[in-house]
Amino acid sequence: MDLALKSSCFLQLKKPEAGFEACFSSKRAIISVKRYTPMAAIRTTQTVGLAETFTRLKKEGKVAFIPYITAGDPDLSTTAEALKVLDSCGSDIIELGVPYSDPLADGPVIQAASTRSLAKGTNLNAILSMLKEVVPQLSCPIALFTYYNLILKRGTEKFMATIRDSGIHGLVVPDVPLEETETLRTEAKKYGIELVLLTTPTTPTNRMKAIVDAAEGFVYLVSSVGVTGARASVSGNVQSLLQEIKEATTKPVAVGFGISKPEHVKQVAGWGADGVIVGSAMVKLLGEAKSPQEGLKELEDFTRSLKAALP
Ligand SMILES: O=P(O)(O)OC[C@@H](O)[C@@H](O)c1c[nH]c2ccccc12
Repeated sequence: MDLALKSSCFLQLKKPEAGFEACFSSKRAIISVKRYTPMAAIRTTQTVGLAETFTRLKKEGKVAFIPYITAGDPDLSTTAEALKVLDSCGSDIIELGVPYSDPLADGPVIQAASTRSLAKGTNLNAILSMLKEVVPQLSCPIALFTYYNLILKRGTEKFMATIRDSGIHGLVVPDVPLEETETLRTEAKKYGIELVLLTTPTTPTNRMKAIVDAAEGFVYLVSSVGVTGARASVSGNVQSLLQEIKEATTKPVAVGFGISKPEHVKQVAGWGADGVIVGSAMVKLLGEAKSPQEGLKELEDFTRSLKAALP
């Protein structure tokens, strides 16, 4: 299903105006203190950032495994446990989605998860408070996933400072117009947040180059047109898209959309991806299980099966 939106954003897949991508992790728990200007705030973090994670993985000849889950579905305490499960099963970066009332880039599974989460009263403050408790227990970094409106509502600088204080390393904003990424990235950089950008199969080459140049952390290659959601197979043109992007940048590239089986993971890694992103299949397990405990168990088994398919 193609998504034609008025706003000039990567979601306008017919004529993509902008792109956004996702971000990433490390396995080693390192206590490091970083200073950020202009507000000389100190962030003590137990994990290194997204780009550093990819550098480490590359040296180890590994491909990053990046799950996505929606915060607050089925509830925030289960999200906290899910983050620990995903981390302990070897996730290299975790994408954590902030539920939104109008998730235009999302398919039915993640839309339903957002609706359930919002109905439970989940909001950004509650998510960030949970992260403050959980992030110090994780060895892989978190990339927060949010629609642009939630940033604008809070104010970009305040948003970046707040998420930094919660221990977040990366940020994915799928619907911000490419022209506005400059402001977003400048503010993100001030607080040590890596803004990941997305490119799609229909992004014109010159635009793709602008996106990969501006991307921090890594480049998110959306594998197929349409919205998020598990697919029977991964589009074969991902291989040539990866090649084209890698000719334009040395930054790591992770592939998402539709990946939901070990064979998909193996295939995408074999095509040269530096990372593989799995969302809807994870969200479905957690959100539709008979109980949170059962959802967490299924999440663990599923994650291990996917991780085992990666080099
Ligand atoms: O759900 P999928 O098909 O596995 O794709 C990953 C995706 O869920 C995650 O990266 C994501 C969730 N919401 C998004 C919106 C736009 C781009 C990406 C996303």
